[in-house]
Amino acid sequence: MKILIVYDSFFGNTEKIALTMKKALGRDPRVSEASALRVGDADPENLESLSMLIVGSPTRAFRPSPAVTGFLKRIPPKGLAGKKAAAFDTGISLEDASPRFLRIFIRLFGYAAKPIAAGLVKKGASLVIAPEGFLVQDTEGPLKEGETERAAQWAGKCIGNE
Ligand SMILES: Cc1cc2nc3c(=O)[nH]c(=O)nc-3n(C[C@H](O)[C@H](O)[C@H](O)COP(=O)(O)O)c2cc1C
Repeated sequence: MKILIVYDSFFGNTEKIALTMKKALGRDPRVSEASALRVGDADPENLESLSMLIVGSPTRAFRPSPAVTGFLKRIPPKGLAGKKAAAFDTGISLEDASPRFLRIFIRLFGYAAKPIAAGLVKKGASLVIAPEGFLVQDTEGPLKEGETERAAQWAGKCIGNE
């Protein structure tokens, strides 16, 4: 199984999650190759050899970053047909969001992983797991305690480990 993780990251938190996933996946004997690329280094038109594509983004104004949205858009129609996929984001928890009105918007508009998942499905992929979010303590991080461990577990679930 060849797996690529494509991610964006402004302050390094999403990168930390992506690299943790790569490490966890790379240890599994069923995975022949696990790699992680910053979204700017990934070619959306050259994904044929993959079994699974995992895409992650920091949540920015309730959406994926423009670079991640652009990457998904540039994948050719049906470019992910027959491929497995999963989506994740990083963001601030409802409880930690301030000012208070931001919580209302988060409730209404959510986080980046769902639209990423929708973008992957639109290009023909089948999701192996529900979109997942990982939490930072504040805008620039750090990640909340336990989130890298949770990321490793989630990556395991992507390939069928419980
Ligand atoms: C301009 C901007 C907009 C943001 N919008 C959201 C948001 O809508 N929801 C949220 O949970 N976090 C939001 N955040 C916090 C980011 O999600 C956080 O910076 C990100 O998870 C950090 O990941 P990174 O280090 O990989 O960039 C925003 C941060 C910035 C700077």
